[in-house]
Amino acid sequence: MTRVLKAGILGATGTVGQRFILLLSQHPYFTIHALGASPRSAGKTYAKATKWKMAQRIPAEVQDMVVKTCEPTGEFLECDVVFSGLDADVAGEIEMAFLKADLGLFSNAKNYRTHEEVPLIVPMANPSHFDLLAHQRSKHSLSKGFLVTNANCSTSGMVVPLKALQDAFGPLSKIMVTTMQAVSGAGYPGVSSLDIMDNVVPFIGGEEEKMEWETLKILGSVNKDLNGFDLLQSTKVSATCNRVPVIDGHTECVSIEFERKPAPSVEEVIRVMEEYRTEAQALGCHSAPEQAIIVSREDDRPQPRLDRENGNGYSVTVGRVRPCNILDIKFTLLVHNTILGAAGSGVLLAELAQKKGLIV
Ligand SMILES: NC(=O)C1=CN([C@@H]2O[C@H](COP(=O)(O)OP(=O)(O)OC[C@H]3O[C@@H](n4cnc5c(N)ncnc54)[C@H](OP(=O)(O)O)[C@@H]3O)[C@@H](O)[C@H]2O)C=CC1
Ligand SMILES: N[C@@H](CC(=O)OP(=O)(O)O)C(=O)O
Repeated sequence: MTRVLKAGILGATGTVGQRFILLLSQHPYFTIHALGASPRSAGKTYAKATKWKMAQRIPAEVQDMVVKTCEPTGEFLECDVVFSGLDADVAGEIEMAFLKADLGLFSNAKNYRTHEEVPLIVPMANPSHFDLLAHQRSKHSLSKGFLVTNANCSTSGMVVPLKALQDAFGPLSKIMVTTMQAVSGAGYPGVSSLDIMDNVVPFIGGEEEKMEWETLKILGSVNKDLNGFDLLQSTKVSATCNRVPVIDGHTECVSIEFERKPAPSVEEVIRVMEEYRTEAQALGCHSAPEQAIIVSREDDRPQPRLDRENGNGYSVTVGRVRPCNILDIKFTLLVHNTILGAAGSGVLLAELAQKKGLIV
């Protein structure tokens, strides 16, 4: 019988924090034990502190919980695991303080993704990167604490089919991606309605650089001494990112070239995506979807409104797989940006860590 773990949430009042609350409130492995946000929210009940934007009601068990400041004291010190949905402007210092207090942390923020001792893991792409944690613990003299980051929301969707293809057919030499990203990706209140209604904004600060770099770490590997990462060297990634008037769900048009010649056919690519199985499924993780990648055969799918809840938001939906006249293959994918692209990844990573015996 699995021990129920006490979970803390940093940034609990934000867009990602609200999604953590929903995902953890009925979860069989976790109980919500501590909520943290800015000094503006601290001291208020959760219901008063948050501007709740989820379609489901605030879960009863958190309504009257008092929000705390984000310090590794009191109830946070009693937590077995802490999830961070903190604003990146403050995440760096706060997350480091929690790590130094020997707490186990899953972060959504960008601050430590590029750090050489911090795994950057998309649960259905590179769970093998947990292998670096022993080194991280010994380097920072931690007995049970750790810091694991999950990826940028657009990166999180793209790397799942790319990992399936890389495993089956070897390295990709070129990846070109154009995104259409939902407004919930910018948090709350996010993009002004006057900017986004009847419009497309062809710029999201820092997003293209993150997609281009994070992909190389995630599709790379832990080195043979298990003390660093070998980034992909021969793969080139070019990203173009746009904000569109969709509430949830990032759509991405991806073209890829394989090193292997001749390149696999459309039928082989579809088969590999449909047959892709991950460690999260093999270990029976509670939130792992039945299918990591759902391939849609219709001409006009995936669509955010119709496909973002596939696999409860944990599946990536791929459609329009076809030959590319410039590279080899192109397709369109959809990822739920606050589930697989954010809070859901954190929760599934914690489930994986528990199954692997890393939460002590
Ligand atoms: N939205 C998305 O799809 C994705 C977001 N992310 C990342 O997740 C993180 C959260 O994003 P999101 O939920 O969209 O952002 P929001 O702006 O909606 O929420 C930010 C949270 O940070 C808290 N916060 C702000 N300032 C402080 C402070 N000084 N001390 C402590 N807490 C503070 C806020 O508390 P308060 O309410 O009290 O101000 C709030 O809980 C960011 O790092 C973001 O880049 C990652 C992937 C996808
Ligand atoms: N920038 C993403 C969301 C986000 O916060 O990404 P990151 O965690 O990489 O900073 C979006 O706007 O859709």
